Amino acid sequence: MAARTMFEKIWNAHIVHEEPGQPSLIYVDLHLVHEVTSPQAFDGLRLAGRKVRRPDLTVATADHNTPTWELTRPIEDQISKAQLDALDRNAAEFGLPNYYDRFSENQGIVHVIGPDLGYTLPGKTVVCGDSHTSTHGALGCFAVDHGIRVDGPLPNGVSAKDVIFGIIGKIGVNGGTGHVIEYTGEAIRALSMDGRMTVCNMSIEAGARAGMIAPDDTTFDYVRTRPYAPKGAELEAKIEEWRGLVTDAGATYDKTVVIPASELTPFVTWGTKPDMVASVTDRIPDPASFATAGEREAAERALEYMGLEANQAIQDIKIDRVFLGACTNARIDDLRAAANVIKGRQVNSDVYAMVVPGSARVKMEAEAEGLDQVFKEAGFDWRVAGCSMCLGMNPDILEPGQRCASTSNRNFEGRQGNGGRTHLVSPEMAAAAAIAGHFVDVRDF
Ligand SMILES: CC(C)[C@H](C(=O)O)[C@@H](O)C(=O)O
Ligand code: SF4
Repeated sequence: MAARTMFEKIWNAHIVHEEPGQPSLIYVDLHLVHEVTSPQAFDGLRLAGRKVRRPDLTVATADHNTPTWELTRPIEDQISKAQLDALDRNAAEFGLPNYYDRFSENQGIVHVIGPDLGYTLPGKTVVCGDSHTSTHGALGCFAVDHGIRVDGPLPNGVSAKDVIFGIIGKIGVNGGTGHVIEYTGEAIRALSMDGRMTVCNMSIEAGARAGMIAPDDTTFDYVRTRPYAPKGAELEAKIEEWRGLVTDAGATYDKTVVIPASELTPFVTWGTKPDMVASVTDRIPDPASFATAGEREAAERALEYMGLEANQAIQDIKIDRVFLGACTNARIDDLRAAANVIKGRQVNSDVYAMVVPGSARVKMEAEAEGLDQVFKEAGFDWRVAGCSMCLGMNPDILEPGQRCASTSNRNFEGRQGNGGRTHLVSPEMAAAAAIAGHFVDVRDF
C-alpha cells in the first residue's frame, strides 16, 4: 500500500459512502455538544421527528454562558440562562446520558473535558459545533495534509503557546486554509499532552480545518489515566492499533513548513488578529513596514483600536487585567506553569487578575495540589470553570479601553467585551505580566 499520512489513515477508515463530485460521508465516533450551537440542531431533529442516533457517543456540557462565580449564585443574564436551560431540556428529551450541566463534577470547556475524561481518543473522528474542536487532534484523531515541523529542542522559557505563535506568525491567519495541519518534529514530541492541545487548539487561528499530532507514549500514558477511556487489555490492544496511525515514512504532505525551535521566544500579540504577534523583546512594528496596502491599513487600524504606537517596546505596554483560562490554556499544566512564576510574588496593584480553570476536574486537581492557594495569596481571583473572559458571553468581560494579558486564542475587536484590548500570551507570560503590571520577558523574570 502506498505510504499514507495519519490524516489519510483516519479519514479512509471512516468513509461510509463516496460518490464522485459529492462530499464524502464520514462516520463520526464522538459528537461533542455545548449550549451555544446546539439548539438549532435539536430543533432540526425535533422537526424531522428524529432521535439522536447514538446518545452513547454524544457528550454535552455547559460552558460558554456559565458564570464563573460560585455555583450557589444564580445566573442573572436571561439570554445565558435561556441557552443553558435549553440544553438541560434537550439533553433530557433526547436522552443524553453524558450530559454535564454547570453543577456536574465533569463540567467544563468542551475541549478540556473531551480529552481529560477520556472520550477523545487516538484514531477517532470528533465533531463539535465549535471551531476549537481542532484541540482534540492533539491525541492523534481527526477532529489533513499540511505538515509543520518544529525542529530541535525548545529553548528555556518558551512554551507550547509560543510554538503556535511562532507558526502563525510565520504562515499567517490564512496559512492553513483548506488544510489539516499535522505537527511533527522534536519540539512537538517533547510537549506534554496539555501543551500539544494548546498547539492544536490554535490551528484554527491559522485558518486550518484541524490540527493533529501523532499519538506516542506521551499520548498513551495520558489515555491510561482517563476515567472513561478503555482500560486494561482492551486499552493495550487499542494502543498497539494506534501505533499504526503515524504518518508512514515516504508519505507526502501538500505543503511542509519547517520552523527551527531555536528561533522561538516568548511572544505577545499586539494587534487584532493572532498573527499580529511579536517577540516580547521586540517593538510594535511600524505599519509602514508592511509589504501591501492591505496589511498596512490592517496594522494601522489594529494599533488605533489597541491604543498603541508604532515602535513602542512590547515591554512598555501596561496592562489592567490578566485572564488565565480558555480551552487554549486552562489545563492543569498551564495552571502549574503560571503558579510556578507567581509563587511568593504579588499581583501588581494596578492589575485585576483572575484564573478560570478549564473544567471542574482541573479545578479540583489544582486545589488538591494547593495551586489555588498560590494564586489567591498572590492576589488572583480563583473562579469556577467555564469559557469565561475568552469571549463576552457571560459576566466576565473587559470594560471599554481596558487592556488584558490573556491566555485565550482570539484577539479580535470586542472579543473580550466591547472596546476591550486583548494581548494573547502564554500562561507563564500572563503570570509575569500580572506581577509586573506590564509585559516582561519571563526568561529573565
Ligand atoms: C460559540 C462558538 C460557536 C465559538 C466557536 O466556534 O469558536 C466560540 O467557542 C469561540 O471561541 O468563538
Ligand atoms: S474557551 Fe474560548 S475558544 Fe474555547 S470554546 Fe470557549 S469561547 Fe471558544
